[in-house]
Amino acid sequence: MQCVNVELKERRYPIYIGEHLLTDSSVYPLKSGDKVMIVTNETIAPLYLETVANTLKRIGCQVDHVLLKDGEKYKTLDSLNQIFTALLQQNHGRDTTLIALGGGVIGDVAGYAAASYQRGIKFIQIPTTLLSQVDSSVGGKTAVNHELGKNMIGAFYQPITVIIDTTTLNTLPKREVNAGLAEVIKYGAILDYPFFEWLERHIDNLVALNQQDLQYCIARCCQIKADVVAHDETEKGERALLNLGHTFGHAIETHLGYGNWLHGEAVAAGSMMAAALSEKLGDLTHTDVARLEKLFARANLPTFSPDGMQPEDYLPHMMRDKKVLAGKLRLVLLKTLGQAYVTTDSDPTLVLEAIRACTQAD
Ligand SMILES: NC(=O)c1ccc[n+]([C@@H]2O[C@H](COP(=O)([O-])OP(=O)(O)OC[C@H]3O[C@@H](n4cnc5c(N)ncnc54)[C@H](O)[C@@H]3O)[C@@H](O)[C@H]2O)c1
Ligand SMILES: O=C(O)C(=O)C[C@@H](O)[C@H](O)[C@H](O)COP(=O)(O)O
Ligand SMILES: [Zn+2]
Repeated sequence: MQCVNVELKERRYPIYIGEHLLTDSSVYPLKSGDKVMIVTNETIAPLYLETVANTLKRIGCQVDHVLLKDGEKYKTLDSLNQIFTALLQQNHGRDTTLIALGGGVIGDVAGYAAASYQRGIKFIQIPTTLLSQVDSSVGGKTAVNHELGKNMIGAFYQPITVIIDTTTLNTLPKREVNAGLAEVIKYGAILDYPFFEWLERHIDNLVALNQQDLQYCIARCCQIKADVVAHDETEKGERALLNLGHTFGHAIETHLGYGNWLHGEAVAAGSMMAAALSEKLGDLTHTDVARLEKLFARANLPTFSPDGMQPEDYLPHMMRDKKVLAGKLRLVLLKTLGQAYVTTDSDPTLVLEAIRACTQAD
C-alpha cells in the first residue's frame, strides 16, 4: 500500500492506494460505535456496497446507505436532497460520517452533502473509477450541476481520508477507464514533463489495466494534485492549472446534455483546443501538439469537437466558467509540454480559430 498526504495543516489527510483496501479496516478512520451513511448508486451497490458495509460492521460501526440513480444527469440538487432525506429519516446528526462510494459523480454530490448537512459532517472518499482515483476524490471540490453550467453549486470541503482500492477498476467499463486517462494525461501536460514521457511509454499498459503501472500512475497523479491543493486550496492561483481543457470541455458537456460525452472525453477534446490556441500564440510547437493528440488517441479519447456542436456554440457556455473574472475569460494554456499557465487576455477571434482547428469538416 502507498500513502500520499494532502498537507492542509489541521485538515491534513491521507490518500491510501493499494489492492483490496475495501476490506482493510486499518485504513478507515472510524471506531466502534461510529455512525456512517454510505452514498452510492444502483450500479456500484451490487458490486461493492456489501464489502464496504461488512468491513465497517467489523469495526463496529452503525451503517446506513442511500442509493442514487446512476449518471452525470443525476448530479443534481434533487440527488443532494435525497441524501439529506435519508440522513434525517435515519436520525443522523453531526457525529455521522458520510462515505462516498463510487465515481466522481457520487463523490462530488456526497461531498457537497457532507459540507452542508447540519453545516458540515465528516466525509470519506472511496473512489471506484480511474477518474475519481486520480482526480475528483482529492482536493475537496464538491458540487452539483445546473442545467446552465457544470459544477455551478458547490463548496470546497475536504474529506478526512481517501481510500483507493485499485482492484475496483477491474469491473469498470473500458470507456470509463479511458475517460480517467484524460485527467491523467492532463497532469503530465500541465506540470510534469517526465510523467508525460512516462505516459508515452506506458499508456497501452494503463488502457489494459496493468496493476503495477496503474498503482504508480494513480500515486503520481494524487501526489501532483495533493501538492497543488496544499499550496492553493481554493483556487486563488495555481490550482486553476488543473482546469486545462475544462473551459472548453464543460461547454461540450453542458451543450450536449450531461452524460452524452463523459467528463474525461470532453476534457480530452477541450485540452486539444487549449493546445491549438497555445500553438497559435507561438508557445507550443506543432510537434508537441501532435504528441498530445497521439497520447489522447492511444487512450481512445476524442481530440475533436463533437458532431452537432458548432464553434460559435462554445463562447456563451465558456463565459459562465467559474474562472471568468470581471467579465473576462481566463484560460489555461501550455507554454510547453509540462508547463501550463493561466491567461486573462485571450483574443476571442483566436479562441474561435482554435476551436475551429479542432472541428472536423462534415
Ligand atoms: N471534484 C473534482 O475535483 C472533480 C475532478 C474531476 C472530475 N470531477 C467530476 O467527476 C465526474 C466524473 O466522474 P467519473 O468519471 O468517475 O464518472 P461517474 O461517477 O459517472 O462514474 C462512471 C460510471 O462508472 C460506474 N462505476 C463506478 N465505479 C465502478 C466500478 N468500479 N465498476 C463498474 N462501474 C463503476 C458509475 O456508476 C458510472 O456509471 C464529473 O461530474 C466531473 O465533473 C470532479
Ligand atoms: O480540482 C480541481 O481544481 C480541478 O479543476 C479538477 C478538474 O479535473 C475537475 O473537473 C473540477 O471539478 C473542475 O472544477 P471547476 O471548478 O471547473 O468546476
Ligand atoms: Zn476534470
